[in-house]
Amino acid sequence: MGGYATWIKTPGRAASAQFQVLKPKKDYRALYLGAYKDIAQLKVIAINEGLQVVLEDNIQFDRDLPEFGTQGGIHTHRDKLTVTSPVLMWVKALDIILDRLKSSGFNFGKVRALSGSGQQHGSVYWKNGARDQLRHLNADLPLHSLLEACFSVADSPIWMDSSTSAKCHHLEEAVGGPQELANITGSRAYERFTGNQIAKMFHQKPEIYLQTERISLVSSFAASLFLGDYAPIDYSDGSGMNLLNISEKTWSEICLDTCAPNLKERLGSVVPSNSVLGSVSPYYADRYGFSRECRIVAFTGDNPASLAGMRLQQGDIAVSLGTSDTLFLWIQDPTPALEGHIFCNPVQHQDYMALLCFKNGSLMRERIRDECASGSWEIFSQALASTPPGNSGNVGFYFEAMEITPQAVGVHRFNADSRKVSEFPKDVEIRALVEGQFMAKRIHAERLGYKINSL
Ligand SMILES: Nc1ncnc2c1ncn2[C@@H]1O[C@H](COP(=O)(O)OP(=O)(O)O)[C@@H](O)[C@H]1O
Ligand SMILES: O=C(CO)[C@@H](O)[C@H](O)COP(=O)(O)O
Repeated sequence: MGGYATWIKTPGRAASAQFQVLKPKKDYRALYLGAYKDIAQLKVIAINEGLQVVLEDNIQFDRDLPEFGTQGGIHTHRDKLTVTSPVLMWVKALDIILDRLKSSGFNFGKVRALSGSGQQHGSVYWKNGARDQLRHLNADLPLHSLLEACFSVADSPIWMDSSTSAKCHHLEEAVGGPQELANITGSRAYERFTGNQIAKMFHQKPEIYLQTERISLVSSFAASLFLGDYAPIDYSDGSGMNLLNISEKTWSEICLDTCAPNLKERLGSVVPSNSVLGSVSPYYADRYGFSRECRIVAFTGDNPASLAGMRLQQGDIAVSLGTSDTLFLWIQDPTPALEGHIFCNPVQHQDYMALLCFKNGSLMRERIRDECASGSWEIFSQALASTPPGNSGNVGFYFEAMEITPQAVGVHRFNADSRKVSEFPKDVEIRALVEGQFMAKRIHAERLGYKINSL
């Protein structure tokens, strides 16, 4: 495959931009609003008809919502495997950001359409009766107080969770092995994939599962808040669940039945990622002045949204640097393998996207930056520039957390004689990290058959 590499800087943890309004009060003919939520922040962007960004703002969960006590937007539990985020923190972040835009004079009435994206795989559990509450929101009150009692699980499992190994094994066995599961759903069983998370929840807390009427992904959850009703899951983000038959675009009965009983009714329907779901809830019209005509377009996962936003075409490869690093490309003929993922394509739903996810992305880089470059990216970059490409033969693998691609953990350094060493000088350490991370991306992509030409 030819093509070029595209570098995306996903809106990530390091972003410390303060409230920044470019020209929110100018009389635009039409505006389009996008919301993005990763593990550490909620970000809102408005664009005009010419696709120019007219406004950008973000809520950093740790900084702006300290009452939830998260670190990087998450809670890592004592077993070090379970990782969750408080669902009400996400709702409160939306209240704050919309209130702030309103105070700044942003004209919500001009917003014709709204869509968004969210970290993939995370799940939200709506309690019995929540739909009724969502459909009848009182515009005098903030969303977080209205929805306080609407979740059967207060702490949503997110993509960094790796506590479901047993459930993964069980699912692969049930369908005839890991390759068979990959053939159906695009991926062998992964611990963070939502079906395995739901299976764990059902087996550990069946009574909570019974109290749950709907399970949303983070993306469809956010869409539901704007829609004032349960939003369907889109094909592309739905592919990160080990539950969707990606060629038929329907839930796989065997996967559903293996994970939990009556799961189909709790997941609702699946739709193409560019579906218009309906109009914004009257709550937003009354509280913020949205037009009742404002359309809500299905939300999707952050990686599918990056593929769409970068306007990738056949032959292009994108590397996204975030909490996780991902590498992805647009493909037409998928060959699901035991490593990596195939998702339905968010733009052309008959096509696909292939994705590799590397868990030790920015957190690892930030750790080495703090240890070797006094916490400064500038010093980090200077050190990188001061060492030669190839690092004089010194190589390192840096997996602070159990890596996804490949399954490995620990920091491993080798000198020019291929001998294992326990440390490197600081500048060598920085280059070993950067080269190691990017070599891994190339090697794993090539192993899957992607041909990357020299740039
Ligand atoms: N000088 C640098 N050298 C290497 N990686 C960097 C450097 N600066 C930022 N990064 C990485 O790039 C990604 C995005 O960084 P950042 O500038 O904070 O953008 P954003 O605001 O979109 O998060 C992060 O994963 C971070 O680890
Ligand atoms: O698990 C994956 C992809 O499969 C992650 O890429 C998540 O989609 C979220 O990543 P961040 O935006 O938090 O890095």
